[in-house]
Amino acid sequence: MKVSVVKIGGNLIEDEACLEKALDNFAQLKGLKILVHGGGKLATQLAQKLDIKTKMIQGRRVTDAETLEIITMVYGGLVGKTIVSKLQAKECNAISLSGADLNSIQSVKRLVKEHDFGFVGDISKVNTQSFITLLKAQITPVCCAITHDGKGQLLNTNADTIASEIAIALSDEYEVSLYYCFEKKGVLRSVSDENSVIRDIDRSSYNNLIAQGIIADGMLPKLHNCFHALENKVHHVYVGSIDMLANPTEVKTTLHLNELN
Ligand SMILES: Nc1ncnc2c1ncn2[C@@H]1O[C@H](COP(=O)(O)OP(=O)(O)O)[C@@H](O)[C@H]1O
Ligand SMILES: CC(=O)N[C@@H](CCC(=O)OP(=O)(O)O)C(=O)O
Repeated sequence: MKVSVVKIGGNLIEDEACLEKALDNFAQLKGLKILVHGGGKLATQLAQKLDIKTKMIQGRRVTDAETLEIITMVYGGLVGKTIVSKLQAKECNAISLSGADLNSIQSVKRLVKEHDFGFVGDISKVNTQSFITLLKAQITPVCCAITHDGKGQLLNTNADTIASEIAIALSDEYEVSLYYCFEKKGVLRSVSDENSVIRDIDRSSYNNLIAQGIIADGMLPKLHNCFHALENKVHHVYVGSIDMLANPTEVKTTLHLNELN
């Protein structure tokens, strides 16, 4: 059996028309599916309104106690529930979850010498059974970027990582395709040129693109997660626009575990 794991990024979510189209395409996807959403931009906006400073290190949000409250309100509340209500309107029966719900994703607080990330979690266990139970009941899980440590503490976890770890966990049971949807048509050779999509990337071209500085910023953790997924039995991994969900021939980037010649 096949499962699609689809991640939609913060820039798409912030734009009402883009979100609507993304959810249209997602709702129309055939078969079993899981949606993972970010929302980093909206969290930054709310923090600004509340006069709370946002600090990012290596693309990760430094999450102090106040920031944890903000991300819980934004990811676990506003974004997740908005998405579910829109999916219900499209006849997709969905439920929004944090990692604490159904104990679906546990993590451990990140402790690194160099930086204090605060309440940021690295995933330790995806509870595959929680997802299988929902999928078998024809319920579509909608997952946000929040995990828990099993001792009562919520932790902030990058949404790209949540998507790849769910995809990996389900790969023991299903043939999984992982789609990273964002506001561009794929990995671009030049970020300012929408038509410069690199259609195929394997390990060696990935390393070259990093060395050349073409893969940078948010693309670094995204592509790291892509290869991590492929190395752990995820069947297909794509990076592209929401159009790739509706049209299999849409221009996008396909990631490859084996070297292309
Ligand atoms: N080679 C590249 N191709 C496409 N985008 C790139 C590239 N290098 C850097 N980027 C930047 O990465 C951003 C996407 O990363 P991020 O914001 O983390 O994604 P998401 O919206 O999925 O969370 C793009 O908006 C773009 O500005
Ligand atoms: C630890 C960490 O950085 N978590 C991310 C989770 C949200 C996310 O990944 O959202 P996008 O996909 O929209 O970027 C954050 O708070 O920004």
